Amino acid sequence: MSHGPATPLTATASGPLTGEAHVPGDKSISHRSLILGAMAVGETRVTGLLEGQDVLDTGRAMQAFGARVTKDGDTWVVNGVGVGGLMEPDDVIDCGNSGTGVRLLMGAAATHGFSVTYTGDASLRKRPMARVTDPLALFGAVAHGRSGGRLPMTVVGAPEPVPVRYATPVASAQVKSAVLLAGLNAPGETVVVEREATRDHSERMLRGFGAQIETRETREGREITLVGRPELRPQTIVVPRDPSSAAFPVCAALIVPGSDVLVPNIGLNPTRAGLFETLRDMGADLTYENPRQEGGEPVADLRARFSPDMKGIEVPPDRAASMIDEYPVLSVVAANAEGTTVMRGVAELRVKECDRIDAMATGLRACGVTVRDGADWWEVDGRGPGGVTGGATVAVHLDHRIAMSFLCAGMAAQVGITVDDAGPILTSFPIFRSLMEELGADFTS
Ligand SMILES: O=C(O)C1=C[C@@H](OP(=O)(O)O)[C@@H](O)[C@H](O)C1
Ligand SMILES: C=C(OP(=O)(O)O)C(=O)O
Repeated sequence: MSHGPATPLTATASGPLTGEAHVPGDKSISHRSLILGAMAVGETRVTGLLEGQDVLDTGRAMQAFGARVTKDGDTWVVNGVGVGGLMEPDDVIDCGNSGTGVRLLMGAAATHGFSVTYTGDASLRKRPMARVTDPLALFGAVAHGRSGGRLPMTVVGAPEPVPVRYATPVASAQVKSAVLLAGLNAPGETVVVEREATRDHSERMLRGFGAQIETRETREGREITLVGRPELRPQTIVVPRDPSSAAFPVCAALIVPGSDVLVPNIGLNPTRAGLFETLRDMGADLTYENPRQEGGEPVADLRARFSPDMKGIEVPPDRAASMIDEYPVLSVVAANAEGTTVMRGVAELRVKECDRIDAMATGLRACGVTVRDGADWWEVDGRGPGGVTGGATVAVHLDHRIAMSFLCAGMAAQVGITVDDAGPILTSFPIFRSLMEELGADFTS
């Protein structure tokens, strides 16, 4: 769903950030809980679901496909229709701002013999969909979209789907997941091969729901094999807290003098934890306290303290997939470190909710930071602690992560930084403002 008029917000330097930051549930796992819950037979119960607009849009979509999605106290309840049981929606499916939502749904529905028309907000309508509709065509689905494979788009599902073997040309968990979800309703084995490992929440959750799915490392990369037409068993799911949201209080604490923030209960699945490793490589005072296993995932409490001695580094490109959503906020930390931070192998950043390299480079330059960029790389010259001048109003281009990154930048800048629209933050981190204010951040509308 599109949001209302733009709501500017300014962050100015405050005192230290202190206390505990309880960030919301993981966005990736929340989408998948609703989709797989809808494809199981019976009642799936989910606690800790992220109630951000992206996930709520996916919940509405699953209802349109015939599942029942309700709330019982703090628990979301999904009454699923079973693999192959999705029904033709009687209206356009509007996925709002969410690439994950639309791409996973396209996959799940593509092996059902009906047509679905998808759309989204002005950001989502610019994003490439051929990366998903190309492999879905191998199952027998046919897509008719706008030029360049953009939304609005109708996908005519395959009435008699065949299983597929597909090597993904881009490192994308959304593409991998779309193929696996399509493979659920194709008879036989669907195989996805990815050269670089991307987040593996779909694989873990499909296994949890009782699908036969195996992953093995091969010379070509990681090969995932799913046996189609399983009966998925409903699950009780506790969604862990989102490391991509944790990134904001963590990074803000590292750059605001005197800060000491605890971010409890964060999933440190290696396919998601790249930012935290990178910050530690830069010399951040970031520790993993109370490390433990929960629901088969490594979890820890993150403790971040003001780190005036951070140094710019070259981020290993093979880490990109494990921190793909965190580069915008990393660039803010980089601007507050000494020396240059180099980020390569990140062309994917140009096709997110906006061109994230361009949005961050433009905004950082307006705040006095030198940034160089090319098609798949960028580098930020650090100005040392408190060195960012600030004072600018930056455009967020309907991108929640750009908005939150510049608000974190404003907390440590010499003059406050204004984002032209804080509305998109509601897509992934609806309590961002109150959570940061409780830590001591100073925001003005
Ligand atoms: O599968 C997912 O849940 C996601 C995958 C990533 O996108 P790509 O698959 O396009 O890299 C990420 O950027 C997005 O926020 C969530
Ligand atoms: C890229 C993101 O999300 P999506 O692709 O689901 O829109 C994100 O949350 O940073």
